[in-house]
Amino acid sequence: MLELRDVHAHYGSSHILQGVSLRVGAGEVVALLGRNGVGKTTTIRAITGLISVSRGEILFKDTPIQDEPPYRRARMGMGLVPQGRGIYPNLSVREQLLLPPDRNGRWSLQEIYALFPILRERRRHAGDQLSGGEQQMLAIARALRSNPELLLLDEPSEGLAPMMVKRVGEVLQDIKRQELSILLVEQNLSLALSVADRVYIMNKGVIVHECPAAELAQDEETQHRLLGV
Ligand SMILES: Nc1ncnc2c1ncn2[C@@H]1O[C@H](COP(=O)(O)OP(=O)(O)OP(=O)(O)O)[C@@H](O)[C@H]1O
Repeated sequence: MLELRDVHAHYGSSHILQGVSLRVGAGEVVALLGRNGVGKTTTIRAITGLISVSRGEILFKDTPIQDEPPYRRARMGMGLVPQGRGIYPNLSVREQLLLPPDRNGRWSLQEIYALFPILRERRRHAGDQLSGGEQQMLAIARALRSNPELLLLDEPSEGLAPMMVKRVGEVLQDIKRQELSILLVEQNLSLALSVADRVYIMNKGVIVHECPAAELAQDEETQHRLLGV
């Protein structure tokens, strides 16, 4: 579904991604882990086209996309749940769910409300009237509305109370059952390990470790050395 081959990216003169290679298979859930500032968000930005790639290749469904603008990548079937959620404060929940272009209609409003009953209840509330957890549900629901084949999530648990982190985990499990491919950037290791099939760990702009999620769950030495857990 997605493959990065030796991807490099810069912010000005700072060489942030220094040769990232990773794969997400069809229907696979992959977590991208690593300490603060190692380049996880920059990797997501490179995949979605929000930062340009200075070297290397990004393939989406076997097509090189590194020169495509972000909107075209979205139309090809990439959905993004951005860090910080990106909720519009003044639009209602329903309005925000109607914004994305319909790609073949798999995730109708009815389907979305069935998966997120709280959004049906809150459908007339403005974005800034929602709790952090409700905003996160809306960010995930909005990304699903464009019927992505690959869903990219950048720290969906950030700033949420433990109850809501658990709920995000349940929602990701539900989405996983729909056979979507998912790339999940997460600081919360137990959330990541509860949904991911496979994990990559980044350090200083490169991937330094790759293994099945179940293996990392048992490997306290690697957790400590590369994630500081
Ligand atoms: N707009 C920017 N301009 C310059 N440097 C940036 C910019 N955004 C991020 N950086 C730097 O790039 C590096 C990687 O940042 P990135 O946000 O990708 O890390 P991260 O692994 O996602 O960490 P976090 O979880 O803290 O967001 C950091 O050193 C950061 O300071």
